Amino acid sequence: MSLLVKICGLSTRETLQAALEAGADMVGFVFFPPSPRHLSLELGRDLGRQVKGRALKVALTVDADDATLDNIMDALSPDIFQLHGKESAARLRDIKQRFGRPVMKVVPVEVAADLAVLPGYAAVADRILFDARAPKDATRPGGLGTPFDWHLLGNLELKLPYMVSGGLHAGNVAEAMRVTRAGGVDVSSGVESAPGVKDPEMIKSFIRAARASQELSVR
Ligand SMILES: O=C(O)c1ccccc1NCC(=O)[C@H](O)[C@H](O)COP(=O)(O)O
Repeated sequence: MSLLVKICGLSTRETLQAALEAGADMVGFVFFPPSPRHLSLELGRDLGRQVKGRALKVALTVDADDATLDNIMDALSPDIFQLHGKESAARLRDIKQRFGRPVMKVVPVEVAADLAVLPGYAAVADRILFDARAPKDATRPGGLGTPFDWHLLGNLELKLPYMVSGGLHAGNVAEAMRVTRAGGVDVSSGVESAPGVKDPEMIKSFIRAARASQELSVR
């Protein structure tokens, strides 16, 4: 199965174009006001139109209510909802039923015990994204540029497709893929020149490094 590469937190036409031209499989749009990557619904609508089916549109929310998700659905029509908050398995089921779109549940990882939530989510979610658990005083639950111990996923037996994120960049994505055996990788800070400022060359380098590592692993 080919590797999925997600570039998250895109917020300009230029950098979205760079991600699409570099071959990103998923483009992530953040709808979480405290984030430096937060999009208005109008900008989300505009960027969503630009994608034109060249990648999967991922709407990223944190414990959003139905009204918020309705507005995002109307503006972006995401291919996937990425749920990055404390959403329960029952909430995932509600969202899947309400919008008829796949959901990717984020599982924050710091210690092995964090994986205990997997069976509950795996029964409902379409995909899992493992991300570094944010510090207690963080202003947001993700997009912090810090990795977790990938070896915590070393013995993972998960039937669901999963991705790895948290502090990835062109220099460590191959190792993250080797250790976690993830079918996808996701990056935000590691392709930015400053918080929320995506860098086209860093995006290209990340995707090139991920694809090169995938080539090596299938030989
Ligand atoms: O990116 C954000 O600002 C953000 C805000 C609130 C919740 C999640 C957020 N990002 C989620 C992502 O999918 C990031 O790509 C993931 O956490 C990895 O981020 P990074 O460590 O910066 O590569």
